[in-house]
Amino acid sequence: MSRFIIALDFPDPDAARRLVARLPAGRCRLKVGKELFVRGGPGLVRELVDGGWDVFLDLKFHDIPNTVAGACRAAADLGVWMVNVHALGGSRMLAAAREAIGEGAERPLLTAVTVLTSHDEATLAELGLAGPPAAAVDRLAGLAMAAGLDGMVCSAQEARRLRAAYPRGRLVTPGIRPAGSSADDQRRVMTPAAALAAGADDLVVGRPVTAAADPAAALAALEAELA
Ligand SMILES: O=C(O)c1cc(=O)[nH]c(=O)n1[C@@H]1O[C@H](COP(=O)(O)O)[C@@H](O)[C@H]1O
Repeated sequence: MSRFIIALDFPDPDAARRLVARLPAGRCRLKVGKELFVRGGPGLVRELVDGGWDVFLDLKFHDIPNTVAGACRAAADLGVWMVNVHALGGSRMLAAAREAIGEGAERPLLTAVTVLTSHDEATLAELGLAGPPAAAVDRLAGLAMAAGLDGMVCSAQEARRLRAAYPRGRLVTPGIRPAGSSADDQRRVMTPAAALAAGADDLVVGRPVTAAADPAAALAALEAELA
């Protein structure tokens, strides 16, 4: 299966459907995030799952343990391939999420966002998280893995260290950019080849594919960077 997860960050479900129709099945997975979920709802997620797509439901749950557990159960009922929470919710919330996902063979993978790729040291300091992002990432990854989660959402810049510390943790890395392209609002970015070399499992790509005139060609160009 492909390493690429295409982020469907669209304000309009029909625009997302049009993009999906132009993507080659089997060469990528799909990510439904907050914007599209609030617009398109669980019906759209079910539609994509029923269409045979592996869907990463990226709602980054972060609330009290009971509420997050209920949300994770609801995500599992949708048949998604992966769902995520914020590790900043803490160890009790992470354990509740993991328990809610269950043990079935068809259960979704559960990953935890460590430190968003849009943060840098200055914006973390504003939150009272002093020090380099890597230190916060390590702490939060430790909580996620101790709670039995499948892996982490992290910047590819942190993948090498996390791969060494957690050989079996799945590393999902957004902030992937083709060589020489714009970082947009991301701060901690990497090319697909560098991310894989660092140990990433899944490469989340949004605008470089979704905003391209020819999304399938943009995906093919990313694949070619890995060849
Ligand atoms: O959980 C995520 O997917 C995520 C975590 C993170 O730290 N940074 C991050 O960019 N993302 C998501 O990854 C996607 C990146 O999109 P592009 O910047 O357009 O490639 C967006 O849908 C973000 O919501």
